[in-house]
Amino acid sequence: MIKLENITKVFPSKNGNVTAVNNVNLHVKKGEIHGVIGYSGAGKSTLIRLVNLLEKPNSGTVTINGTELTALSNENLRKMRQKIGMIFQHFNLMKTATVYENVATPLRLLGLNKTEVKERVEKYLKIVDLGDREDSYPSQLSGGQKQRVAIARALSQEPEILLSDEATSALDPETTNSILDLLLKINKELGITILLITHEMSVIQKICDDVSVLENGEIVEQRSSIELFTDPRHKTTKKFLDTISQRKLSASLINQLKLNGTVTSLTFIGESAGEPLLAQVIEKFKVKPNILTANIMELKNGIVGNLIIHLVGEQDQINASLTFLNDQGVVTEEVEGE
Ligand SMILES: Nc1ncnc2c1ncn2[C@@H]1O[C@H](COP(=O)(O)OP(=O)(O)OP(=O)(O)O)[C@@H](O)[C@H]1O
Repeated sequence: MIKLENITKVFPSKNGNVTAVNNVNLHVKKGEIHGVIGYSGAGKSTLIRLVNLLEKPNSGTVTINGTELTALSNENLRKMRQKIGMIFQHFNLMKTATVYENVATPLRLLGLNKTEVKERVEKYLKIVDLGDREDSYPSQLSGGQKQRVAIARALSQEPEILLSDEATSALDPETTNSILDLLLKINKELGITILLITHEMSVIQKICDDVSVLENGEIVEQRSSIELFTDPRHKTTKKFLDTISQRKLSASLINQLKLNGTVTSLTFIGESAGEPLLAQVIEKFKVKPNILTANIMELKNGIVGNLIIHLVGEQDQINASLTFLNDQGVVTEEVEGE
């Protein structure tokens, strides 16, 4: 549905050129929620603004539903942009207009008549649970409610794609959850494809099907969310995962345990897979596994379990048990004490 191919964006600055996005290839499938995660300055905002050409790339192509946006005239680009809604961290509402007017104004600019405008405003304010706040002003709303108005405004133009630029970053955890639930509902019930950028792994965990990890303007890992949580490959992905799991043990404890055996992280799909496998390991090999931490992560499309264990026994028995676990689909990784 969305295809970015070999996209590069360079900004000139006083201290020389800044390559904000460097030769990025991104593929967002129709109907999915795709998350781009990266630290501050990684190029996330630039990347998402390249999708609807709010930023023009220096090279590369942007294709949406088979139409190459980068090759369109300004007039045709304006039409294509109607298929792409966008929401922002700071909501971008008109402060002096009511909730109704915030949603209605862009619709009037699109040429809809009074009845059509009214129908759409009412329909989408109801979807975001603000049907009773038409006459309120933004200053009378909470942050979460303001974001709901912004979502209704984006949806009322009936887009096929919604771009979300850190939409929950200014919100507290509970409000974040309710907005993420709303994005899930929009994706499922209206079939809208969502591309979001975030610096929070919990956002990816809760609502994303696929993930791209962005660092220094480059995508360093792009996989399904389940794969990424089960078997992260890039060190930046692992750092992001550490922010949501309780799998951190102190270096001194790990070093002490390693004097006698190994400390290993086991990651597997499904919450109940861990313990039966450990029972089999005890039965088959002369090793003694002790569970140090256990962690269950609920993702949008499944559950990923993680155990950190201390394995005590002869080295060849430890190696054989790890090979056995790998063969059962468990991802094993030695935990370093640093
Ligand atoms: N208009 C601009 N002119 C010059 N440099 C820019 C411009 N926009 C972004 N940059 C630079 O491009 C790089 C990527 O910025 P971008 O805002 O895309 O990152 P980000 O991942 O969204 O960061 P944050 O999460 O802090 O918003 C940064 O080094 C930034 O300073």
